Order: sequence, then structure tokens, then C-alpha cells
Amino acid sequence: MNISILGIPMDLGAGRRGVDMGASALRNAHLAAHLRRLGHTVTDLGDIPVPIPETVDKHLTGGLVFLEQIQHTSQVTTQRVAALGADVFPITLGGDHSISMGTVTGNALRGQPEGVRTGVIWVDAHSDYNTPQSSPSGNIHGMPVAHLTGLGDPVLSNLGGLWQLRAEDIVMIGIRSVDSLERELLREAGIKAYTMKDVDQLGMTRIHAETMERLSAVERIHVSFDADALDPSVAPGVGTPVPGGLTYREGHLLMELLCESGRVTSMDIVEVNPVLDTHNQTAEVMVGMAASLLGQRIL
Ligand SMILES: NC(=[NH2+])NCCC[C@H](N)C(=O)O
Ligand SMILES: [Mn+2]
Repeated sequence: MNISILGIPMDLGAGRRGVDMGASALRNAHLAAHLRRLGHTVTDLGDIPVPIPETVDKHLTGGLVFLEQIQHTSQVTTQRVAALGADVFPITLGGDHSISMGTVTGNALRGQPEGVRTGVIWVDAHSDYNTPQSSPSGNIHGMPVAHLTGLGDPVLSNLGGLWQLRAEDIVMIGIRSVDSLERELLREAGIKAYTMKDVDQLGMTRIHAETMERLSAVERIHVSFDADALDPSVAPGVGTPVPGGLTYREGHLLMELLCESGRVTSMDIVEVNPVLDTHNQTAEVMVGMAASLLGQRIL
């Protein structure tokens, strides 16, 4: 496979500093070398420039922190990813989870300016479905999925022109932290979310099978993997940790099964925070997850 790595070192969407170093940490954990060992051709395109929070005024615009900067970065991200073309497998490195407004949109537009029907598997502790009105924090990394489906601030929800992510084409896995108004929005939109209770009860094999069934009509599948989906004992370097997450094996099994399905066409790795990590453990674990998605096998 032809893999392109693109870093988006943005931490304007998160409440704590440090995820801007996530892309570096993942490169330090030998992401490209691991993927090359699996037989892929890997090109690292470097980083998209992102303003540093200290250099810009932190003000709240209509319930959103750093709206202008994140809008601009999301537009650049959309264009850069869309320009990669249809036959490339992009791996986009955060940065906080607000980068996914641009990465998902760009991946849907790749090689086809009007966009193709794209499914999203959102692996996360949080559902990130807040709008500026429902958000308790104003932090945009809690709002990307809502904006991708057309809710929230029009400045962020119109990145794809006429293309928009359909609520029925989203599957969330690993969910265990949802704000109260956010819960209502998820219900209204009818978004399928496998909570940690579902993971415990059904197991990852069944969740994977149901996910593929649900996304059977989409042309492309994007995996957006937030490191905080994993249990904090496995991935401690995250800004918004929530206990009771995916085990190391649950994460790998999901990636292995998705690889076997042969249907995933792009991936994000987000929310790795080296400042809060232990000896780059979280970045190393996430590189392992990407490797499993891209063909790494035990035997
Ligand atoms: N991508 C993340 N880590 N999101 C955390 C969101 C936390 C909280 N629900 C908020 O909206 O502020
Ligand atoms: Mn997230």
C-alpha cells in the first residue's frame, strides 16, 4: 500500500497543552519504519503549520475556543488530505481530536471533489458530539463529530461543501464519557455507539461484524483512533483520561479484524500527549495499533 503520513500538531482544541507534540512522539516511536517493515511504501509529508496557543488570543467565539485558528487549520487539512488522491492510504497524526473535521472531510473528497460516501469508525472514550451550545468546556476537540454531521457552527460544519458525513455512517467504539446534553444530541441523530458496557457484553468480534454490516453501503472507511479509547493503564499519555477503557488486546483485535475486512482507507491517530506520558509508552502503543490495522500479524 502507498501510505502518506501527515502531521497536524494542533492543541488548540484541547483543554491542556501537549498534544501538539503527539505527531513527533509517534514519529519517534518509528511509525514509518514499522509500516515499511510490513511491505508498504511510506512517505512522510511532514506537518501542517498550526499556530501555538501562546501566540494567539484565547477568546471564546459563540461558545468555541480558538474558533478562527481551528477553522483555518481545518480548511488547510481538508485541502492537503483531499489532494493526496484516491489510491493513497493517509495516516494523519494529531494533535487533538478537532483535526478530524479536516481529515475526515479531506478523505471523503480525495480524488473526487464532490466527495464519496464515507463511513467513520470513531474509536474513543468520548463521543465528541457536543455543539457549542451543549459543550461544558468550549473545547472544540469535544465537537468534531457534531460538526461533521452538519450541527454546530457553520464555519466548521461546511468544510466539505456539499459533502457531509451521514449520521448513519458513523460507528463509535469504546465510549464511556458523554456529557448530558451531548447524550440527547446523539440520540436525536441516531448515531450507533458501542459503549464499554457493549464491549464487555458483546466482545470485539461481534462489534466488528456488526460495524461492517452497518457500513456495508459506504465506499470508504476512515478509522479515527483517539488514544484515550484505550485504558489509561495502557495509554497514560492523554489529556482527558477515563478509567475502564479498551484493553491492549481489544484495541489490537479491532485493528486486526478491520485489516482483514480490507475496507479501511484512512486513519487518524490523535490525542497522544507526551507531556503526560511515561517514556513515550502511549505513542508506542498507538504505532502498534496502526501496524495491526495495516497488516501486522502475530504469525
Ligand atoms: N477528543 C477528546 N479527548 N474529547 C474530550 C471531550 C471532553 C468533553 N466531553 C468536552 O466536550 O469538553
Ligand atoms: Mn476524541
